[in-house]
Amino acid sequence: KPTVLDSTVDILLAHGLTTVFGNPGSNELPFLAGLPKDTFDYVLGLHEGVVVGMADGYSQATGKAVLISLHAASGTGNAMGALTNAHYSHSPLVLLAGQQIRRTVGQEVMLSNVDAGTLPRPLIKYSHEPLSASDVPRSVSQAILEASTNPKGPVYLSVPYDDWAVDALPSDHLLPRRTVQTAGSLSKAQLSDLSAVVNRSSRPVIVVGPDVDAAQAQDHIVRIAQRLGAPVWIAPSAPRCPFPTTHPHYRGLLHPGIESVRSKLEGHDLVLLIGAPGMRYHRWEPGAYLPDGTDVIHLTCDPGEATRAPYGSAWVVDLFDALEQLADAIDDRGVLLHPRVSPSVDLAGELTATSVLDVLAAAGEAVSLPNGSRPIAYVNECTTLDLLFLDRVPITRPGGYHFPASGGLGFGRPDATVVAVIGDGSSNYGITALYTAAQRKTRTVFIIVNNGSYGALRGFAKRLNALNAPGLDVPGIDYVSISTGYGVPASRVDTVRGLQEAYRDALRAEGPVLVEAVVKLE
Ligand SMILES: Cc1ncc(Cn2c(C)c(CCOP(=O)(O)OP(=O)(O)O)sc2=O)c(N)n1
Repeated sequence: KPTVLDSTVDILLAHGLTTVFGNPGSNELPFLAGLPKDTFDYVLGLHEGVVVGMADGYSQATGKAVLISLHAASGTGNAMGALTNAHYSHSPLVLLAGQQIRRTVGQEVMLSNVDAGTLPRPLIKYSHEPLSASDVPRSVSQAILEASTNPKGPVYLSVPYDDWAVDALPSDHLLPRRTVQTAGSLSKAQLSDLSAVVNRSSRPVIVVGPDVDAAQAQDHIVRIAQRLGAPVWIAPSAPRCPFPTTHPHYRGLLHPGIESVRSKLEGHDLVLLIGAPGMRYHRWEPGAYLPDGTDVIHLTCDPGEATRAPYGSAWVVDLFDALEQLADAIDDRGVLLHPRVSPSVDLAGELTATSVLDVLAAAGEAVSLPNGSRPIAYVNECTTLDLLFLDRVPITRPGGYHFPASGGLGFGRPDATVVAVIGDGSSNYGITALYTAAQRKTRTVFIIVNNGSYGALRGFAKRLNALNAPGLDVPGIDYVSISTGYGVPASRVDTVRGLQEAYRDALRAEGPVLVEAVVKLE
């Protein structure tokens, strides 16, 4: 007789959730053992932060919901850090945590996930432990559909491991073909109101956020920018690159402070803020949010982003459809802007974090191979470079850039090479990702930018007059030995020339390579 596990497998197959990122415990074994080996691919991560980081990357690279198998409360706790990224990246992750035998959880036996549905909140859209084994398949279906429905986001299900063997309900066969569609175009009236406001503006400016990249709507932004003759900035704290940085209207990444943003909006009477969770400020710069007389139109896929922003009029839309409608509806002012002045490049000087970016830029956005070329997808988790990366390294394609990634792996696609630029400090949060890279022979170039310090925190310590704070430096770590220990070949460089040669060779490798770039703290 079919079981709860059989019904669950049918639902996972129907939605294409056949790649499972996980780290197992005893509670998960009956589920994992029941997945057909010929259709399910289990990607082992050695720490749940890396498991969720890889799954987040895979979800952003494929645009699909991704299944994650975690161990009870301890696995969920380890995953919470990476969930803060996935939550704000609207990544449709389906976290399935194994629970102890249903009737023993109340007495809190070993490996009980007590009050499981509460544990991952608030970083989860939907979190549940079914009240009976028979409701597990329907809950799995709800979890997948909830994760994949705008605004997409992580969901969490805790399932006692004795549930899987329980008989399935006759009605379970109705679940695999369930779908949920959301329609988010602008109505005729909304489009008329919105385009009237835009056409009335004298000097509009566009600020684009990560969901434009997730919706692959860059071309619509380019059309809107060119029809308006408007400059384009990337919204602060950018986890993706939503606009081609080589386009003449591109002006750079807005720095994450109130005054830093306001000063760039000076002289513009209308801000079109698109596909971003508002302006995600980071460093505290008290002052006026906007220049006097400047209005904000905010287009977002997420009602929460629309309601919590501190200013502007918001429309909750399907970004791709709404931007296409808007690009067709607004007047064409026929004004093309001149490109911004690109920053000067110095590859003759000593190796610094900034010159690491210049080496990447000089090598180009694709790997040239004898039979063609292979695109590069950048993953940046080097916090002293987060304000510079999108100004110095050309990104022209959707899905070309991601920040911050805990595992730095899943962002790969079969046709691309992932170049992960990771600070020495940051690398220690997800260093076990190297093991999965080696085991899966991923095409990943890890560049550890080793300044021996939590450089970004030193910067904050200066601003906050807290330079005497402890824990600002991480000297004395040998990343080459760690890397080879996990099975990833590695080398150390401390000159620009050395990095150029190591990077060139790494790009052509068919498996993962780590380059430790020893740089001077800037
Ligand atoms: C999980 C986690 N822990 C701690 C921090 C705090 N933190 C830390 C520890 C930073 C320093 C990272 O140092 P790095 O060596 O990776 O890069 P830089 O030297 O370029 O800043 S930046 C920052 O916000 C964090 N953001 N996330």
